[in-house]
Amino acid sequence: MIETLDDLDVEGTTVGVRVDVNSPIDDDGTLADDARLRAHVDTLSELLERGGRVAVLAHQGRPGGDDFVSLESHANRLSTLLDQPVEYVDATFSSAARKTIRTLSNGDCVVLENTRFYSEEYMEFDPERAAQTHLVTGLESVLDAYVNDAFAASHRSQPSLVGLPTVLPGYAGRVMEAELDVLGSIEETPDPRVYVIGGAKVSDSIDVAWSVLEKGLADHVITAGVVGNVFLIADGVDLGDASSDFIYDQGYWDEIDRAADLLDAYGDRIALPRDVAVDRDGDRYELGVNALPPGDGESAMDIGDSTLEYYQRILADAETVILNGPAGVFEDDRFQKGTRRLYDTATDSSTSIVGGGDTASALRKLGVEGFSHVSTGGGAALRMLTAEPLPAVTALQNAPEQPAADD
Ligand SMILES: Nc1ncnc2c1ncn2[C@@H]1O[C@H](COP(=O)(O)OP(=O)(O)O)[C@@H](O)[C@H]1O
Ligand SMILES: O=C(OP(=O)(O)O)[C@H](O)COP(=O)(O)O
Repeated sequence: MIETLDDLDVEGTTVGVRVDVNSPIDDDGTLADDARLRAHVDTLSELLERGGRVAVLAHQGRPGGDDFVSLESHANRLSTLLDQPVEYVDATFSSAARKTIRTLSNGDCVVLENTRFYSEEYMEFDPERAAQTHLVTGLESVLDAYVNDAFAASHRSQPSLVGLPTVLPGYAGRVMEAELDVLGSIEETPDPRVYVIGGAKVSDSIDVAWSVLEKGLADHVITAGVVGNVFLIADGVDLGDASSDFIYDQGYWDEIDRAADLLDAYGDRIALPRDVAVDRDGDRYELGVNALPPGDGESAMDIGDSTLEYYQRILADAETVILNGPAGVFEDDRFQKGTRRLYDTATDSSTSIVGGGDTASALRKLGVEGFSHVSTGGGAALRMLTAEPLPAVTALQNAPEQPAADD
């Protein structure tokens, strides 16, 4: 049983709130898209209005990446969204961070520095070991409670996600609560149920396909994006060197065998692209799979019209559609048609559930609206769809209780 904000005695309590605001970053190192921040406003404003003293914990990017930046611009943006001053401190658990947290008054909010600036936060630990890391031992003494609203990171066993709820009373924030409600009850959604798996997380997507086909949850699995390309190669289609090299470079070559096994076992329920779009002389050019391989250097960047018609026929009979991953390289205007049309069709189903950070940003960019639920998580949502436990959710379930006020 997970406790929520309804179970937390907030007034005067110093709460560490783990959010997921991992976002696209501009060339000048500042926040480029505030969608993930906006998602957490309900949780944070509720805690602040109820008299909590809030210390926000989050990561941004991965070590070595261009988006591995400080959370200062996130804090500035949060101040606008919450319509109140939000302090930022360039420390996460040092004495400077602890001092700032100790001086918070009821209704005050501080954003601590990017948790991944500290190497332990980019490692995976079991909860007991995570509880002994510097981040957790540093913050434990200045926090009374822990709220996890970072559903999108909850497939990670990192200290701020599994260590803090091992030593502090833990609660799900409003984002986490809504995600667990929807994604935890997929089995109760109406049949026929169709899964659309696109994007570039090939291994995770094949895991999901195995799981939902094996359990009889999926009447059909529709493939697109890099995932669709891997299935085409597994089916014996020659996609050409450019697409094959891309799959190899991303480390997904071994997935072709797994995709082939899946086709052997459940091929009648797996739909593959019938044509692909490539960049030919700067324009979008569609080729049926029988006309492949494409020309030298041409890569399959989107699904084509005949695939769209085929997939739209499958979707027309679906009562529930669960989608993750763009159908093509939506960042390029020439290759966004597959994503726009496929996702638009899915909104006609009575239940349509979408997961994925890039997917959500593609839908915003393309102006596709009307889903029953748009998850904040990509990898986390995929993992949940396989009914695998999420380590950060398990840690919340096992968290100690908040001591009574007079203890
Ligand atoms: N055919 C393709 N070739 C190369 N990249 C692709 C293709 N189709 C989709 N993508 C890329 O997949 C990425 C998003 O995939 P992914 O990270 O799995 O999505 P999400 O974050 O929603 O889970 C996008 O950057 C998009 O350009
Ligand atoms: O953006 C995230 O996940 P997503 O790309 O699956 O949506 C989370 O912040 C997790 O980040 P990570 O995959 O660097 O651990």
